[in-house]
Amino acid sequence: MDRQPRLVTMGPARIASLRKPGGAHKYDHGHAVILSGGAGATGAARLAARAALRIGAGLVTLGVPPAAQLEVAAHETAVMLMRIQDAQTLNARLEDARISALCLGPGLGVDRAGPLLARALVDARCPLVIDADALTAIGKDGALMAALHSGCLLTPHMGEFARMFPDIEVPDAVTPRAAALRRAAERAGCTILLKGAETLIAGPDGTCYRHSATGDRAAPWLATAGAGDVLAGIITGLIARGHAPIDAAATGAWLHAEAARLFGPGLVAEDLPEVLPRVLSRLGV
Ligand SMILES: NC(=O)C1=CN([C@@H]2O[C@H](COP(=O)(O)OP(=O)(O)OC[C@H]3O[C@@H](n4cnc5c(N)ncnc54)[C@H](O)[C@@H]3O)[C@@H](O)[C@H]2O)[C@@H](O)CC1
Ligand SMILES: Nc1ncnc2c1ncn2[C@@H]1O[C@H](COP(=O)(O)OP(=O)(O)O)[C@@H](O)[C@H]1O
Repeated sequence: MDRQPRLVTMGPARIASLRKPGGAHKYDHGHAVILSGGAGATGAARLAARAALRIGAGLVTLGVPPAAQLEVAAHETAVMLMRIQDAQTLNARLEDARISALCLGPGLGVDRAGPLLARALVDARCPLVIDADALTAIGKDGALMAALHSGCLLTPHMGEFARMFPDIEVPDAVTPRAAALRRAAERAGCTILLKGAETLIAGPDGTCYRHSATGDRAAPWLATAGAGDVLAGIITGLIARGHAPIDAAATGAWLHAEAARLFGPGLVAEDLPEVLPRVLSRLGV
């Protein structure tokens, strides 16, 4: 196997994968569900939901605890809501086979994330995008790590990675960093996207991609609160549309950085979903 990670580029096949064929209806483009934190902590999941909708998921639903329902409803219009109080309610909701991607972690709170993730790992029939507090929960609970499977995609920043894999050192240089990430993905049995200006993505089979937001593709304004929540939403939306987790991760990393570059200085996280339509139209999607 080639030990150098493949550079993510936006070629014709990737662009074609973003088009919506005429004649399809919303369920043909998938249903993404994103679990929200409680009252006062719904922003991260709302950012992810907006991004999933903008990237073309046919339906996006936020799973909210009842106490946060009004807060979320006051902000969202096209995004739908469902009450998800706890792991038991999640279990019942996941019986809907039309749910095609589930995202857990942004703003969820580590205590809420643990039991919800444990349930989703067993009951969800769709791929899982596991981010933020759900990653921290994995770092605290070996049983969650052991329950990860090939339908999972982990999207840690460096701090979250270190919590999950404290014994795996992450070197600065890309090639040894890719080797470290491959070891982690093999151990976890799932795909991992390690965020940063150099984003690396490794599958459990050793496949590895690199997305560079450096040089003439630098996107320094992505270093802003909530940018990672938006990335999780873009990737969840793409998976909901039918992209394989590793392809969704690679395409999502490219689109996320491109949106930041197109917006430019002054970017805040909520700008990213709103600039996606321009990114898509410039690609000819
Ligand atoms: N608008 C919102 O509602 C936002 C909510 N957020 C949520 O806030 C919660 C905490 O997320 P955070 O990522 O801030 O905190 P974490 O709980 O992951 O901890 C942050 C700590 O991790 C360490 N760290 C090491 N490398 C890092 C890196 N590359 N990036 C960031 N931290 C690194 C730092 O020491 C830092 O103090 C999550 O649920 C997240 O989704 C944030 O995403 C910010 C925006
Ligand atoms: N200097 C940078 N250049 C390019 N991309 C960056 C830079 N800093 C952060 N990013 C990107 O922004 C996102 C930040 O995500 P994360 O650290 O999870 O923040 P948050 O938890 O606030 O959403 C990641 O996708 C990361 O790759």
